[in-house]
Amino acid sequence: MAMIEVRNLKIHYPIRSGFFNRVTDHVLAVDGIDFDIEQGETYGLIGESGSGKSTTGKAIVGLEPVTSGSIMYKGQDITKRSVRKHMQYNKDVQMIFQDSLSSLNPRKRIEDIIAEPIRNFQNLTKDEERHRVQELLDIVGMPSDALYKYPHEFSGGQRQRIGVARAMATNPKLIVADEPVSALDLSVQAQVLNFMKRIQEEYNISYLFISHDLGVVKHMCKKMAIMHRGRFVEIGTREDIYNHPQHIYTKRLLSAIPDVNPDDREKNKEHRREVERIFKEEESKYYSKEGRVLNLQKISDTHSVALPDSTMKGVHD
Ligand SMILES: Nc1ncnc2c1ncn2[C@@H]1O[C@H](COP(=O)(O)OP(=O)(O)OP(=O)(O)O)[C@@H](O)[C@H]1O
Repeated sequence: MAMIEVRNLKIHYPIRSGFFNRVTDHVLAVDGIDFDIEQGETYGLIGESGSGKSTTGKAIVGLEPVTSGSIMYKGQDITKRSVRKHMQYNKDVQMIFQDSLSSLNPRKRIEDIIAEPIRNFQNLTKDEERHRVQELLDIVGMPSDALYKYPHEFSGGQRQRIGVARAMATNPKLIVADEPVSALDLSVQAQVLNFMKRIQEEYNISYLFISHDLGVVKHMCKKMAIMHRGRFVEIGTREDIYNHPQHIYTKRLLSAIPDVNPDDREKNKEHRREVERIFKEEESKYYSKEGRVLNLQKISDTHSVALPDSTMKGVHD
């Protein structure tokens, strides 16, 4: 049994309009997705802005009510508030955000920011609490005098570390990381990712890693889902997605990975234009008349793709 099992999850928001403010339609932010997160592994959720990634992440930490479907944790459906409360689910599952400056309270000192989740779940003396906060700062590689400072006194990369220290405070089993490095410079991104990997190995933490950038998640995730319009267009292992992508949307995201090597830039620009042309030409085949992503079809044990039936014949993985 996987640690988290998401089944046919749907999150729809009503759109109200007209004089009577009636519900006239729905935004299908998440529209029927299934995936598992294994203990100690990183699952990647990748897609453009508006594809439903954050909504999915928030539902997993219990911050977003779901329309239907289930999220199973230790055999219980945590979409129900009473179950979350009973299991102390918020202790086991934490979230870190992209913008640490707005997610860390600017008026609180680092000591209080990191201690907050501890206070919610443990009854420690002042000394024990300070000791634990110092230990957490140490885990994320921050000096202990950080205790007395405020968030604005740190760089973006340091603030992300503080965000991780706070998330680690309750010894969580799963951390939902929503674009944790998108606001950082490339060199700092690598540092934060490496250190997230290191604490994962040390503490056997699982991550749900949310990103719009397939370049960033490449070395973080063994398994991943590519999300578009609230559904999955393709799921697979790192090898499946990066070396054998099948859906045109995945191919387009792959071609958008920024070039590290300046020599390849011209060639890749050309490749991007070609992928974009094919995307425009073939898009309608890969979506229903209403623009909905087609159902996933299994093409190997690990790899499923939302392909039109006619394309299936030529696929050998
Ligand atoms: N509370 C809400 N009410 C109505 N619509 C919403 C609400 N929250 C999200 N949406 C819509 O649901 C869709 C998915 O949003 P979501 O934030 O999950 O996407 P995302 O892939 O995480 O994008 P981003 O990276 O920009 O956050 C979007 O169309 C968004 O406008």
